[in-house]
Amino acid sequence: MKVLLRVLAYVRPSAKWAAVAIVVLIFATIFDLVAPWILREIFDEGIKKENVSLILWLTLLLIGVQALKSAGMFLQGYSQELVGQNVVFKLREQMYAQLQRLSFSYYDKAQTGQLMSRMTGDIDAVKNFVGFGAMGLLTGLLTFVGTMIFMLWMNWQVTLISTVTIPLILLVLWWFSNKVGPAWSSIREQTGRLTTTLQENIAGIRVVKSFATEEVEQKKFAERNKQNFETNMERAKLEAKAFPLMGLFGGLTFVLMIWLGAVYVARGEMTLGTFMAFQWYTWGIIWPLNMLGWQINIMQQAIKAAPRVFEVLDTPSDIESPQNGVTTANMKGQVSFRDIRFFFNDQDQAKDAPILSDISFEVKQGEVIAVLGATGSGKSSLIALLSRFYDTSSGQVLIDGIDVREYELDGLRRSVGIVPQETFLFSASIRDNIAYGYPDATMEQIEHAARKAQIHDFITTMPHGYDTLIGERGVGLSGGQRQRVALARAILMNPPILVLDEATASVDTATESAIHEALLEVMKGRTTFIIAQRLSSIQHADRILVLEQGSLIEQGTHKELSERNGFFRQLFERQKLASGR
Ligand SMILES: Nc1ncnc2c1ncn2[C@@H]1O[C@H](COP(=O)(O)OP(=O)(O)OP(=O)(O)O)[C@@H](O)[C@H]1O
Repeated sequence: MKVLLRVLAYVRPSAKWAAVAIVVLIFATIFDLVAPWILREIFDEGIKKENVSLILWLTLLLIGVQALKSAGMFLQGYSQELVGQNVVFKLREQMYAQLQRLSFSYYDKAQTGQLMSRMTGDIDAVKNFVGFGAMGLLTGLLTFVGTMIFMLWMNWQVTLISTVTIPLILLVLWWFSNKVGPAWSSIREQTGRLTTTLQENIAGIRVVKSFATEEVEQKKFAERNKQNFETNMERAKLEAKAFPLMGLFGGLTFVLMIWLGAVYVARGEMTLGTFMAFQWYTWGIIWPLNMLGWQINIMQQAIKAAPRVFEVLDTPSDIESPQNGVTTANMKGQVSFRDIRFFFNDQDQAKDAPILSDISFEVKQGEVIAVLGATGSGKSSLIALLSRFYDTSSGQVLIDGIDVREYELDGLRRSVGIVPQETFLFSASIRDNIAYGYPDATMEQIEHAARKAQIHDFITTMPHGYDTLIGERGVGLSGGQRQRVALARAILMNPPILVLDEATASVDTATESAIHEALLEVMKGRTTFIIAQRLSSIQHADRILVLEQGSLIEQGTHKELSERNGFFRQLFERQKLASGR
């Protein structure tokens, strides 16, 4: 119930339209109640007293009532859809904003397919209730109560006896509501899993094809599809049991009314007009109850779908911009890591080993620092702390002597230009991809950045130059080309701090040395971190930090470290041997 109240709070901004729908609905219900009464008058006053002109007038009145009702239905349909769509709009807007706000820790665990299904199917289920479902419930309730009042007023004995089956209908409804709720809960969850399977399959289709695991994937999908099918069939069985039973009891009400009414008419205790009106009114009792089955269905679906949406909306973001955060306009790029200890959110700090422990070092403005270490030693995690992708568990990261948690978050992230290991490009033109972080950049600035990243010449050979559209995730470009577009993207931002995560990993040796030349120029005056496993990537570093299992085991210049018999020296020897030099 709490969930529904929260959903209804989203109606508040379109309260005017909701009020229009309700007012029209009340009038439409009144017209529905008046129509059988007119029929009674046609019989009792018109036909019985052979008053032809009254018959004509009452018939015209019936037409008028119907016409007004139809006009009202148009207005009601429009306003209730508008209310529903406004709720969808608001929920989608809030959920999208929340997805932008949530931190890396959330996305480390979240399943894309589940999020997509919440954003689409679950929000639609909520809309169906707000628009159609809730209004239907209200119409049904008003029609039922109004009809009962009219019938009781006309002949309470016939009304009470012919509606004895109503408690049975309500019993079936109660049973149905209890059973269909859990079914909808499973269906919504399974739809999310189905979307996840689909999304992962499409995103990983190249892996699937290269391992020829199409059949395995097909089976995995078929299993989930079958689960979904079976739960839907369980739900359909519930409907198949409940709805005909309700139809039967509803039909009994009608039959009882005909029988009793006919007896009362035969005995002269009921007029023929009232009898005819009762036939019409009985539907005003049966249909709201029958429709209640569907409306409960819609409501249960919304009750199970809405918490899936609210769960995302209520997830606190563990990384927020501070109020009145320090601006980064004059950031120089002097960096300090002090006594850093770091665990990921899903780790148990009491049992698990920290990802980073006891790390302290200072970096002067403009210094080029290489972070070296075996795979999994914590290089990327260390650098992620700089942009507050994660916050330290203890210790401090400072830029220009100020804790990164005190900076305004957007500014901080724009001040750290990152060229990641795996570049994500959007399906847009190359120009837009380069200008992603700085959409107002001039063509000149974009070209300048592309030249520095050694990608300009290649771009000019493409059919539409900078306007060439690239596919999803950069399909159409090679790994090295994608990386250079990412490099241009970072250069364009002109950040005081630059992070190159194996930035030359997927380029050939000739391009690598060309990029290194370019990088020398780019790195001038900027504090640069180069995350590397290869020694060739770090030849221009002023200082090298060596990480092992999350600890800083060595640091010094290339020369200093070569002279020590540590990890660096071993790596140096090994790579020298491997390159045959
Ligand atoms: N979200 C996470 N939750 C828990 N542990 C994680 C998470 N992400 C990474 N790790 C672990 O943290 C450790 C450090 O990972 P990190 O990516 O920083 O290493 P790296 O040195 O950059 O490796 P590589 O050179 O292979 O990129 C690894 O052991 C990894 O398994």
